[in-house]
Amino acid sequence: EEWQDRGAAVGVRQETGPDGKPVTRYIKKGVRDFSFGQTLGEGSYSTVVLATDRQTLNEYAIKILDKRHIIKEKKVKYVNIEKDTLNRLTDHPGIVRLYYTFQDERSLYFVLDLCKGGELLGVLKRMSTFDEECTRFYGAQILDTIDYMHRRGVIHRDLKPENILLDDQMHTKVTDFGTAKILKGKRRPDDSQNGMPPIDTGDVPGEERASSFVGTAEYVSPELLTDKSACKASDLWAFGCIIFQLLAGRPPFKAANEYLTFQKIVNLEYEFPSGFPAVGRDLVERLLVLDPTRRLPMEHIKNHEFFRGVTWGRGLWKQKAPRLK
Ligand SMILES: Nc1ncnc2c1ncn2[C@@H]1O[C@H](COP(=O)(O)OP(=O)(O)OP(=O)(O)O)[C@@H](O)[C@H]1O
Ligand SMILES: O=C(O)[C@@H]1CCC(=O)N(CCc2ccc(Cl)cc2)[C@H]1c1ccccc1Cl
Repeated sequence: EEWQDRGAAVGVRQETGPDGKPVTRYIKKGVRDFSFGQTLGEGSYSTVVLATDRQTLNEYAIKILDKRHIIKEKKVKYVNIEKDTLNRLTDHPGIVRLYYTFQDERSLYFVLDLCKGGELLGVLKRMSTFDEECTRFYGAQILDTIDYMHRRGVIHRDLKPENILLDDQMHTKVTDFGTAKILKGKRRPDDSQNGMPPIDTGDVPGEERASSFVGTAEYVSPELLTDKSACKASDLWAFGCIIFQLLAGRPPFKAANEYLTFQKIVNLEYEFPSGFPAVGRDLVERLLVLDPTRRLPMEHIKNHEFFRGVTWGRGLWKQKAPRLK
């Protein structure tokens, strides 16, 4: 009873131990350890508030979920999925980091990286379109992050410019993992001897496809609409839509309502605006392919002419973001 009043609770923090394996640290973090500031935004089941850790003065975004509302809306499953996927994706600069979770009698709290740059969608709307250099930089960061997620056996399933946030260096941070899918796939005989994490190829037959409908109309893949299942390539379809949208200023499939949008997707009905760069067009045409098995695979996308000159891996994240013009 006593701890509930103080709002102090055991905060769980996932870290990578000295042996490279994930270790769970139990840190007593609670509401009292933070001073809460302005509201950064509202979701359907959440409020995100700016908060400062009283001890370290570090700033965070704390996502607060009302338990009664979550239960009423039957979203408990999503809360657990978001926590489990974020706890699995702890070691990449392109993912919004989850530092602690705690609760009090009324709410659940997720202490997250603060993304002061807001949503990529907002920046795109202000710019109307990105030039090739900016699209290459932001596209490369998003792709590097998708590659990391997939290697860790996670399919995001709802990638879109609203779910790509920007930090104070204008580097991307993917968020919103409540509708992600964790592939159980068995571990391949891993090459962890050389320190590489075991790659989860999701190669258990049938396991690499996930069912249960999710996603946002404009970015939903055709396979999700035709046989209700998503796979890693579904995230690459969404990636193709995002590259198109950065260069064109609008998503490829957009109609008056969701049903008409879905029709355009399954019929691959979209047009490039005049002036769309040819190299970008070639990349998009190899991603927006109806058959997921014929979509350009990750390594080929990285080697595509559009990304010529990009240094993949950690170097990509040390670069200064190009000035948006
Ligand atoms: N880490 C963060 N840093 C800064 N702002 C954030 C952060 N996470 C979310 N926000 C902002 O807070 C708002 C609510 O985000 P949240 O993830 O709670 O809901 P949502 O996913 O946007 O909405 P819904 O749950 O309906 O999909 C969003 O507009 C988002 O831009
Ligand atoms: O899984 C965990 O880390 C703990 C385990 C102990 C616990 O009680 N919770 C909260 C479980 C829960 C989930 C949803 C609602 Cl609406 C209410 C309680 C979990 C929790 C605590 C804080 C934030 C999120 C979650 Cl899922």
